[in-house]
Amino acid sequence: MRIAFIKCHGSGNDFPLIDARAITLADAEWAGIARALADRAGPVGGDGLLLLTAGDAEHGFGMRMFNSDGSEAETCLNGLRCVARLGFEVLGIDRARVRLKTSSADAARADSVAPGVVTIETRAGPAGVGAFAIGLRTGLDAVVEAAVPELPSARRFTAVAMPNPHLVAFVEQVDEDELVALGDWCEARPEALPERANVSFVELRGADLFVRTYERGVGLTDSCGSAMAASAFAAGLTGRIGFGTAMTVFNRGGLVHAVAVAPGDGGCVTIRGNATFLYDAMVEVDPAAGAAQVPVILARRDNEAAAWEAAVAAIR
Ligand SMILES: N[C@@H](CCC[C@H](N)C(=O)O)C(=O)O
Repeated sequence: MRIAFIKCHGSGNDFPLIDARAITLADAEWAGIARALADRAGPVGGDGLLLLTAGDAEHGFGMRMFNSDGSEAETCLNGLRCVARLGFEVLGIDRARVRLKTSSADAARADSVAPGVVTIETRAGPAGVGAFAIGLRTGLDAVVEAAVPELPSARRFTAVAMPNPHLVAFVEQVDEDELVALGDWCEARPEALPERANVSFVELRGADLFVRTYERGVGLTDSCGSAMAASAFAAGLTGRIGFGTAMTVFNRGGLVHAVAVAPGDGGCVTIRGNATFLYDAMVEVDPAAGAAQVPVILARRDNEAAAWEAAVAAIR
């Protein structure tokens, strides 16, 4: 089948994005398309597949997100900014409540984070806290800055659901090999973590954060929006950055601005960041085979790509 898509990224987390409001496919077919289009070694490549889906009485539109291994995630907060931008453009609106797989989030156009950078603000939550929230089978009551004997790591972790599952550890300096080893362990669906988890190592940099994430169903990515939200929330839970305090969350792909609110005040996390469209294309894809041909590029959005590159260069 031939499908139109937009290649986009939020803070360097890149995705093919499909307006799927009028496309009916089985979940297994979308999973096949995700494996085909988000294969880093394939003709498009990405950290997952994003779908703009139809709205309902409560939501302007919906979002679905499939990881590059074909598994469907509860949310994707970098992706949400891109889906929201497309939803706003096709519907001619500036804000919306968005239906996610198991929850809802708010999205709105926002002041640009840098010149020429299309910017969207999202509010997601409430964040879930503790082992149960992320499906971690441990005898511990709470997992806030806690050593978890079931994990193959002596670090202290905070478990946060956005609502997708996150394990966050604050570290002096990110050790990527250690992060990948732990992420790979989670990917094997160990008895203690049957649903797997996104794992982040986080450095406190002054009043801001630097987050490196091994994403469930993907691997090490340049950026993960829900991990940045979970990390901002964990910074509040552990007293590193007070709830309600604006911070910048840096990552390999750039940055977002974030504010986490205390559980007693709603427990949501607001993120403001880019929603950059790189090009528009058509691709022939075989969902059953999980294979795609080289896409035909219909339009390039080089000015947007350059605006984001300039913004990132300014902070490096
Ligand atoms: N990159 C995403 C998260 C994508 C889903 C994640 N890998 C999961 O399986 O939970 C983001 O920006 O939030």
